[in-house]
Amino acid sequence: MSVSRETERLATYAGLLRKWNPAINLIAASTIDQIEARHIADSLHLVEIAKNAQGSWVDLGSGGGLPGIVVAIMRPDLELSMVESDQRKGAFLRNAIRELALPHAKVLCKRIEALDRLDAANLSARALAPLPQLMAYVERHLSPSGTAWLMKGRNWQAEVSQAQSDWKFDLKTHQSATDPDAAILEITGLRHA
Ligand SMILES: C[S@@+](CC[C@H](N)C(=O)[O-])C[C@H]1O[C@@H](n2cnc3c(N)ncnc32)[C@H](O)[C@@H]1O
Repeated sequence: MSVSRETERLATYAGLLRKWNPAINLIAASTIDQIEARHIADSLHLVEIAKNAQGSWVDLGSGGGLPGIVVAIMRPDLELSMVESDQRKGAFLRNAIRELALPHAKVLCKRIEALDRLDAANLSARALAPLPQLMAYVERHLSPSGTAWLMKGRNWQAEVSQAQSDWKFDLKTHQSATDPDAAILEITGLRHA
């Protein structure tokens, strides 16, 4: 796919978020002016960090599709599943997949804890849950040889310390492109402590 086609799809997606946010509350209303500079930029940074990803990708708690829809636009070669339990957000995501013509993306409109194990090669989550809880979700749905890409806010170091009480894992951190105090955590080898 040409770069211009990706850019066009990202702009269409930003338009869908702006159109539907007042009705469905996909992102915080106070950040509506930061769709490109923050929400989409964060997701594009993840795509860049994870450029060697192959195979399946599961985005947990996708909400309005961040980072899931952006990953699907930039990496149409991946089999991408977005898990989102809210029916209205799920409907928004299905509509976005259709309008953006993303044939390898789908929505699983169920609770993360209720889904059969997905055995994903890659797993992402942004603004979903504190790390100790997130680790249980990762352990359920990530392949033992897979990589989790967790987009965490300013409290990430304390969350890592808390998670280390119950879990062992290999961690590589990437400073956020949009907030120097936030980070993308690249996690492999997750197992109970
Ligand atoms: C704060 S939003 C973040 C959405 C998006 N990742 C973003 O960064 O804008 C968290 C989303 O996760 C969904 N969610 C929370 N717990 C869930 C669960 N146990 N199973 C499935 N979805 C869940 C919520 O419905 C919500 O849309």
